[in-house]
Amino acid sequence: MAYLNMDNVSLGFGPEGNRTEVLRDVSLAVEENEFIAVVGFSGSGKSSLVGLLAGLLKPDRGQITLAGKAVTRPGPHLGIVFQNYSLLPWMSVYGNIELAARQAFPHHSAAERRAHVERYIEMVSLTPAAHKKPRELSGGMRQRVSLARTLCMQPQVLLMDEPLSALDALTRAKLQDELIRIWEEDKRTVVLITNDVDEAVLLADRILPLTLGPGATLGREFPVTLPRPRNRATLNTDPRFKALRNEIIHFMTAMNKEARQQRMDRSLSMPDIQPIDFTAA
Ligand SMILES: Nc1ncnc2c1ncn2[C@@H]1O[C@H](COP(=O)(O)OP(=O)(O)OP(=O)(O)O)[C@@H](O)[C@H]1O
Repeated sequence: MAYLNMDNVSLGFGPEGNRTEVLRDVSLAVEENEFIAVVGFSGSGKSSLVGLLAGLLKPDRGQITLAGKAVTRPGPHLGIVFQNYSLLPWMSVYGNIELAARQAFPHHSAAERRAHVERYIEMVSLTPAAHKKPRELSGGMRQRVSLARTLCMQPQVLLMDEPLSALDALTRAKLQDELIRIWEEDKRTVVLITNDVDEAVLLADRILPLTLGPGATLGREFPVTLPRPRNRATLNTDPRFKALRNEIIHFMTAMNKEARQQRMDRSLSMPDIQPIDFTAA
């Protein structure tokens, strides 16, 4: 069995009898220290998938396991970075990260804790801003604090739910480069959710497109065999990078078209009614 496993998982919302199945028979096997990316259109069920992996949502059917144990509730071994970093506004960068470190490692001495927190602040290149409050930081810096806060808990699995999508293109590119470096430095199992195919190809070992919902599922997968450590500048001109991103975009566009067609076919099925000819009477 893989390190992180989802076995035929389904999830719906709504009351019995009027339930919409958002995810249907999702199976996923992630090896230890593997970096996978799930790409999908808006509303397809990506956040629901993260909620399940994080133990925040309970599946209707199927099972999720981490290192052979069932995932039934959230905990520090499953770290999440969301799109909207919710930092404590009255605490500094250091304070926000220290709070998480204290929760994950309550037995650390004061000196151990300080060294631990400083290591993660350094990892996300925020040492000069360690004593600033969140309001004094840019969006990219806040997202770095959020990342350091999760990483410092040393989770077995890092779940990232569109962590960069609220950032402008340049900041986003800079943080993607940092994510490459951080993952090389502090290897762990990562599931990245994104709507950006380029980002997925740049960062992941494997890309799994989520089909359109309702009843979304993971279908065909795309391995990324581009050598690591990856460099954006070199990849941008690498024909393998371009070919893979085009293949995935093509696959997703075709999937989108097919789902739309199916929906239209369903909504256009008219009852077989013969018009009455009133003039004949
Ligand atoms: N708590 C809930 N109750 C009812 N429906 C929900 C709930 N959470 C999600 N949904 C529905 O499930 C579907 C998938 O939502 P989800 O947020 O997982 O998608 P997503 O791919 O992450 O979307 P986006 O990219 O726009 O954030 C949507 O139709 C949404 O309305």
